[in-house]
Amino acid sequence: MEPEGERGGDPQPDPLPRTLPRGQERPSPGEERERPVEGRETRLRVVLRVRPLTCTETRRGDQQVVHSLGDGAVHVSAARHDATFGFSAVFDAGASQEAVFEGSGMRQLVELAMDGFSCTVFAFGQTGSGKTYTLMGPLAQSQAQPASPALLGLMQRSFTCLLEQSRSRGSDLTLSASYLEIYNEQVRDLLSPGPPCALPLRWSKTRGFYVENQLSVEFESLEAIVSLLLQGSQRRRTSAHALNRHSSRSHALLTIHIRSRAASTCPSKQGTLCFVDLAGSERVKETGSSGELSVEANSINRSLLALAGDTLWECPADPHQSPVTSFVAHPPAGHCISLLAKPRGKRTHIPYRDSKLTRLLARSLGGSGITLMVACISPSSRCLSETLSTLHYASRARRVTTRPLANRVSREKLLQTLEQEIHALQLENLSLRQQLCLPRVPVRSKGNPPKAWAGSGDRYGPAGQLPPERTPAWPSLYGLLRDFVVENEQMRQPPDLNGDIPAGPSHRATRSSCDSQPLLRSARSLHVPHSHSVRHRRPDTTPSSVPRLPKLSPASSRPSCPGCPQCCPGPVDATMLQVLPVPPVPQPVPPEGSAGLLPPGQEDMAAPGSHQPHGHPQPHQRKRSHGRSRSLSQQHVLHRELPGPERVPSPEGRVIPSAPPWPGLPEPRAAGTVPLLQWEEALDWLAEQI
Ligand SMILES: Nc1ncnc2c1ncn2[C@@H]1O[C@H](COP(=O)(O)OP(=O)(O)OP(=O)(O)O)[C@@H](O)[C@H]1O
Repeated sequence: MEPEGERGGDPQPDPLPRTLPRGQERPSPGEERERPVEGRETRLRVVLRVRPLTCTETRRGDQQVVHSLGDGAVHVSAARHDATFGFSAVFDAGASQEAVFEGSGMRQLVELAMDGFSCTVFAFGQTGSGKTYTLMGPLAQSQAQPASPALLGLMQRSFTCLLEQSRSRGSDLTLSASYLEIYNEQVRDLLSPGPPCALPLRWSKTRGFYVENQLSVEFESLEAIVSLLLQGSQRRRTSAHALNRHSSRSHALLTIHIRSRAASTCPSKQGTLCFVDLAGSERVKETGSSGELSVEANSINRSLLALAGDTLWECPADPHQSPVTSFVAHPPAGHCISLLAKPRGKRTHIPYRDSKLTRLLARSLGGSGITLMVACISPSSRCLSETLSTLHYASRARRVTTRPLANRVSREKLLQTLEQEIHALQLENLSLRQQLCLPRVPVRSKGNPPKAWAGSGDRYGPAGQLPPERTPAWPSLYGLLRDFVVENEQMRQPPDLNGDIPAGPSHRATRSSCDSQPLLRSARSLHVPHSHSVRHRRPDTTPSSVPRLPKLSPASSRPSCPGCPQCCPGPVDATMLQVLPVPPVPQPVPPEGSAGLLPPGQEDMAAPGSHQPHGHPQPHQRKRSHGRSRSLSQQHVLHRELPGPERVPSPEGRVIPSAPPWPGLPEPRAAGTVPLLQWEEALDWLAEQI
């Protein structure tokens, strides 16, 4: 039996254990049922699901080597292996989908997410062990007909529970979903239209790791979110191999963002519920993978290795080497679960940065989230070593603890973030002006006296004081923010032939123009299921504390854009820009970071290296890295030209970005005509923007 410390190599034959080994004891029933308390160390809840033998396994005469002993214990018995493991709950082959939902604590997790916690459920196990089935049921695998309600997985049941709870609590919640996959170490948005494109993974002190430019879609009904799930799942990479005809070749993360819409509730709670369907670990000899499949298997195994630190999965030391025969003898440096399972005092640095998967799961595993892990195994004797590996890993995961903290955004925090935002924009404005040889004139709205923004020091009134409620400080700040956004955006526009817009470096025009074309094309092809009341919201954004000017590479260095004849077809673009309706691109959405403020303990996480994705980045992806103001406005790339005395005259047909829309107003307004908002409205708007 596995000792407390970690070990390498295959599982050793164990003498029949009379009791559960140390570290595998189940918590007391009381502890099991206990609702996690904010700030108190809470164990990961780990449940086990054993799928039935498949027809092939039965036909082949495979033996069933896994037996549930009841009361959360499971026994594995085979010729040379005999071991018992304990979990919070064990669901054997006969367990229904409903039983798994009710017995796993999923309902409680949904409620906690509604209370503002970051909750994660992730399915883990060998390929073909039933992870996707447990999370989604057979729905995602048969697109033609919806599955019978009895077969719906944890996800659909959680959606129902969430919507029911939301109605019964009478709380005014905004629900939105984002869905991404990690395929061959690239993060890709499963809800964005167009071909899959790698998104950058970034880190900020307040939010930890997050995916930039991820699309988030609002939904209000079960049909809408199920439709999104289906759409995303259909875009996910799957392939057939010897052990599974629909094997997921990527890790998929579907996140539901739950925000309180009630303006009066401040601080407002912002919870998330994240479903992680990990790709299955696999031995390529058994799956028969070769070529692309083996490259995928290699990538999957490496990221699982970084997550679990187990030694049983195949994984070459050299990522470019074929994984067919090689094994890693010892866990690599990255093995987060193993390290997290150690007592807090003995923990060393947790190498979350070893893979994109561990970065995205950092909060759930070692931070302030609440996590449920569903370990899935096959009962077949043929899968014994993988089954034991999963069981050891799952047992180890039960020692991992987090300190749950609800995400609250206070009024002070909103103001502080707004101030930082404006400051960053101002710096960027100055920098852009300098680059374009323009005078150092600060932007100013008609309705906003300059004293509304004094940079550091005197901010909104007397130093260090927040504006009293119902004062016009919010609109002033908003106007200022919008001015900067619009002006900075305009300064980044390519110069037109008449030189109406100040000309910057010549290559910028090409780049910028190039950037907009794929976005426009994808905007046109965007399929939005109108019937299901979904609303695309703007991609995830985060302020960069130090705004940067666009880093422009020579056009020739861009992949798939040689000389730009296709990307920049000239006059046709202008026509296209004009005829495009306003809403085809994703509508504004508050950044997911609003639900992602890290607790102080998490903030000292090592800042990530800058990992630029491979492949051809999306236009907005490139733009995003240029600073916050870009991100704020990119959602409005297709908006009409803004009126306003202070706007730089825009050339015909050129896209003029607008500032974020004023709440409640369908059209963008001139920066100089900022209306006064009620405190609640402004707060609500700011929460959305931040
Ligand atoms: N509890 C179960 N009851 C009935 N069938 C199941 C169960 N679990 C899994 N299956 C079936 O087993 C097969 C493999 O399941 P699934 O695709 O969910 O595995 P997976 O772990 O997600 O695999 P991969 O990692 O390769 O994506 C599917 O045909 C699925 O319908």
